[in-house]
Amino acid sequence: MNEELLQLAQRMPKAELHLHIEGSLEPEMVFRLALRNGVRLNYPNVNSLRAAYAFNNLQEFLNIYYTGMSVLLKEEDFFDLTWTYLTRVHQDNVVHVEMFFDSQAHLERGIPIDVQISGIRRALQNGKEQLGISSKLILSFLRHLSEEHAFETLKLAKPFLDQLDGFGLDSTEIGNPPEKFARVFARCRELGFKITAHAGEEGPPDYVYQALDLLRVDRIDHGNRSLDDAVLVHRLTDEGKTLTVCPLSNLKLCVVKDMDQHPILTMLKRGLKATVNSDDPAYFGGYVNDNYRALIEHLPVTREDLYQLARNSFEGAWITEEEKTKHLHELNRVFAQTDPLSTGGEISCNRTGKIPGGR
Ligand code: HPA
Ligand SMILES: [Zn+2]
Repeated sequence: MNEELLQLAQRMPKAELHLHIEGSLEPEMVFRLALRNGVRLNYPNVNSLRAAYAFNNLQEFLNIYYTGMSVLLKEEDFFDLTWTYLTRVHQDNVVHVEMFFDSQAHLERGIPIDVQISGIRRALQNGKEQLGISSKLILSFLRHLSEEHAFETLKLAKPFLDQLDGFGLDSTEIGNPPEKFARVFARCRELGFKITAHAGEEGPPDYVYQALDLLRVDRIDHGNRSLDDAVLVHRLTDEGKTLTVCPLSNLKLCVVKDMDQHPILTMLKRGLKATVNSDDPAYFGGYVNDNYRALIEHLPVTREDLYQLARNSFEGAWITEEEKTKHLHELNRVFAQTDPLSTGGEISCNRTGKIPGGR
């Protein structure tokens, strides 16, 4: 195992673009919030809850995930959840995050949308002021519910649209293709929002085509199954679409059999703009740097691959060109500083994609 690469992965600045904030709810916090809110849990203790985190597929995970979030009732619960995540990933040198929240799951439990958004937003504001982490907030529609339900949610979100940055699509993929939501995403686009959708996690390449053609997404979440279709890979590379890949999630949900079979390096070789993300870190065994570590431990990851992955995270973020340039400058600085062949020369702000140090 390469200690130097592990340190570099830890140290390099990065953006996380695929994070369900409810998926950062650690078992300890589930129990703390249950006590605070008087919620009865079906598990006697933290260890028994953690022991239940063994999944054969996406649906088995989702069943526990929706149960876990039942302790989130008040504005301060959403604040604590989000603030805890931000302080945790600050240690991983995450400098920008674009997070999902599953508004409909909370609405179904009777939690008003303003409670959800204001708790999350207050923590994001603190994250900017106290940790220097910038952020975007994405309301993700649940695809196992109807398009009508999504439209109703959009209506409820209307007074808070200035606090949202985009819309996503998650939950049970197979049997709930993107086409089911074509009209509601057309409306979101008309309103000027960015769009992303989970596609090709378990579902076929056709769902990725639908996300591109019918939802007109700005990026694809997961997208693993795109590799089954060479024409689709060309299309994604031609259009420069970012894929928000989640290695530990893929392992835990049996999307890949072993980490040494993870396709992320193949994605990079084929020119796909893959990024590394944690998805639901409390459930899948780690935060973003744990995902980098798993890749380094199991695949022949190079320094150039790390650079490309971090670079892709900024290129795929919904931030301004100036912000991208600033982040890439810092990324280049870290790589130049840690280049074993470098004599420590001038660091240019390169936007060419070439790794500083020149190898
Ligand atoms: O990985 C995921 N896939 C689909 N829906 C989800 N909701 C939380 N995590 C996920
Ligand atoms: Zn996800």
